Amino acid sequence: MELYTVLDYERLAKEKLDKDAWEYFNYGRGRKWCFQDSIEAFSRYRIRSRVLQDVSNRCLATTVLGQSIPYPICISPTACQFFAHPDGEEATAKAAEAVGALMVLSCGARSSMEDIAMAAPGGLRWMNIYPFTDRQLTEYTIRKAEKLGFKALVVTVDSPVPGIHGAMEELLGKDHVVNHSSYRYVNVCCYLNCNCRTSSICGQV
Ligand SMILES: Cc1cc2nc3c(=O)[nH]c(=O)nc-3n(C[C@H](O)[C@H](O)[C@H](O)COP(=O)(O)O)c2cc1C
Repeated sequence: MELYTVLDYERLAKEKLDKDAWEYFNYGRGRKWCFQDSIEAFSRYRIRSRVLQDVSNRCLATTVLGQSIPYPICISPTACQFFAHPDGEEATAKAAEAVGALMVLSCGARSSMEDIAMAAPGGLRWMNIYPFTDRQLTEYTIRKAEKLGFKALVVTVDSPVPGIHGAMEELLGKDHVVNHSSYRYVNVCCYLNCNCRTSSICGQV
């Protein structure tokens, strides 16, 4: 199958992933308004064609926050990539490094920040963080990211409480989520030394 468009990737993902994983990655909270809006917004983008130009040397290189990238491809933070493949975020980091894309490591990743730095030492990486109710955890994560060569922080501020969504609970186990909901996000449970290794912060304190 040739892959050209986002739709091609979507079809392939649906074919390859098991049902739970597909539902998780294809999710939208609540009534999915934001999810739909996002698709519609992207569909309004047009590529401006410039004809009768010299196209023998094409260059898509650009910069993000002062870092050079060969083309504007960045991987947004996406939690629990091991649902899609056992190699999870480490595989994504290696792929990103190989093609020169920027990867943002979700703080809901199973792989630790160390795993990612080791898997793709030359890759451009940023760390995703939530302003946790536990300020020490926030500071700890920031310092560690800095030490491990993450060049920027992607701060997510629109999740004061978890959205209405069942798939995550089903996949990780309801008790697991409920027990740690005071930390707002399942991944942070690991900070509490539960040692489940479902997080990029897990067991590293
Ligand atoms: C399965 C899934 C997991 C995500 N995990 C995170 C996350 O851990 N942290 C975060 O800040 N955003 C997370 N997001 C949000 C994405 O990074 C992105 O901002 C959002 O999907 C909007 O971009 P889009 O319209 O291209 O999907 C997740 C999104 C999806 C679909």
